Amino acid sequence: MSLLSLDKLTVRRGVCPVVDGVSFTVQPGEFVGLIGPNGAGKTSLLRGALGLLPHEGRSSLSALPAAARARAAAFMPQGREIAWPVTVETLVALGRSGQPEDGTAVEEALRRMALQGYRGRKATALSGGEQARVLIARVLAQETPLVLADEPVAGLDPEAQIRTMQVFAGLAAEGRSVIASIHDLGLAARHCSRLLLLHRGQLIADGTPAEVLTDQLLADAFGIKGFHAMTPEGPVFQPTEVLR
Ligand SMILES: Nc1ncnc2c1ncn2[C@@H]1O[C@H](COP(=O)(O)OP(=O)(O)OP(=O)(O)O)[C@@H](O)[C@H]1O
Repeated sequence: MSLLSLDKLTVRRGVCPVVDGVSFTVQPGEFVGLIGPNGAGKTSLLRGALGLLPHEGRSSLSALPAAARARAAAFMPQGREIAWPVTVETLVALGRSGQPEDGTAVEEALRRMALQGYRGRKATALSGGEQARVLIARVLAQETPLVLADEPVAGLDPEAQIRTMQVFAGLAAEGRSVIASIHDLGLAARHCSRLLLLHRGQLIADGTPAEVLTDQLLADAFGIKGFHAMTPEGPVFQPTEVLR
């Protein structure tokens, strides 16, 4: 059974569609990278799919009652503001709200994001990247079948970026699924099992990283050229040149 199904999802900001008739289905075990230039509609797509923005078309998630939706999917928004000076452990445990208390889930989330040493620190007194890791851990503590994350690795150092991508790939290997918007095409090529390429609100490519990061699609959507290589450790992709 699919974890998310969108059928002609359209989100308007004002009169213009910023997500324009997007359809796709996500199955258990997928790590989906949502890519596209600034303003392509990635955030609007994620928020529309969750029912946080008015939309036309159908999203299997937004169709659910709120409580069932919270059990089905966890969401990490783009905004990273942490308002309350609670400890890291308390903030991560908030991911369990409405679910039975489960110290193991919180502990596991702290471990996955290498935050055990931060558990007693005030979340508001952490750096931007550290706060982002705490917010990812809160999403992990929810233990939902699906995670939606809006630019989760933005602002993280290279170790935390790779760790986060590996954590998401690990969730997919366990049969859960992740959809993450991401600007770093190298990380997306290396860790995602599938990429969705949005351009001006439309889904213009959907496939493996090799199928999506083609010269033509990179030129059309991003106006760039890139370097590809297959190494024993996995695929490598590096944007190299602006074409326009
Ligand atoms: N509150 C708003 N009111 C009007 N237009 C908006 C609003 N928020 C976003 N938009 C427009 O909707 C379009 C899609 O924006 P969205 O934030 O979904 O793009 P994105 O792909 O997530 O971009 P980025 O990579 O820059 O985060 C853009 O053209 C943007 O200018």
